[in-house]
Amino acid sequence: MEEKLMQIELKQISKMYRDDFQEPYHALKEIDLSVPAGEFLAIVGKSGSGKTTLLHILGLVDTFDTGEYLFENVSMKKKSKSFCASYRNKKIGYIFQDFALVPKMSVFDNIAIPMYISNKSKTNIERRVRELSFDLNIISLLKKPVYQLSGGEKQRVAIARALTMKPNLLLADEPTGSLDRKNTENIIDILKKINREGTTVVLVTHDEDVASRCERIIRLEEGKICNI
Ligand SMILES: Nc1ncnc2c1ncn2[C@@H]1O[C@H](COP(=O)(O)OP(=O)(O)OP(=O)(O)O)[C@@H](O)[C@H]1O
Repeated sequence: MEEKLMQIELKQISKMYRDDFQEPYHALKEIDLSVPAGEFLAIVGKSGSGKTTLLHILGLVDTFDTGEYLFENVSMKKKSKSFCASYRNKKIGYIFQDFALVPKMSVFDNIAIPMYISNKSKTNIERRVRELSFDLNIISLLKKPVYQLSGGEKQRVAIARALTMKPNLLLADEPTGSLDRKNTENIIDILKKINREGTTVVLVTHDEDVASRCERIIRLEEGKICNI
């Protein structure tokens, strides 16, 4: 039988935050985590338990101190910032907790940013942005500047931008954080569809209902994974 590809393997990952004014803070402690390709995983835990820190490491947004991180069997240990940025742009879609959109730019340009960075052709960019905007029901917003959008609309733009490069892994930090029940259901349905189409999805959530709709749940407590 063919062995299933591991999207992510973390082995004994630890992370300390250090600055000049405070004692070092041990945010993640010897995390072991394997995520097979195609899984839909939720990370839950109290505020301050290390969820965003873990997602940042998975998304190559931040580094770790000790341990090993394999992404599709490739080691991510001690890679340069430029390697991480280019690898992330090709392979990983990241939906940030605060969306990280550019407020004065149009919805079209925000979605297209990863393709501009990769020097994709104008025709390809136009086709991909329209395709995603259709799926996410934001076609009518393409010319609007992002600052004029509602929270739910911004969320859908952030999802579209994370999907522009057809990533193998989609990471979402509180993707339903500021949304009402109806919009929350809508976003979960979108993420489930993306997952069914083959993308591995890892999301962080406070919402137990959202977590219960995922395939597997892991819980963080004071920087450690505790079994549930
Ligand atoms: N840059 C930093 N410098 C120092 N400490 C930090 C830094 N970022 C996070 N921390 C600390 O690390 C711990 C974990 O933070 P993290 O943001 O990962 O938690 P979280 O579980 O995502 O919390 P929340 O649910 O509130 O977003 C917290 O105690 C936080 O104060």
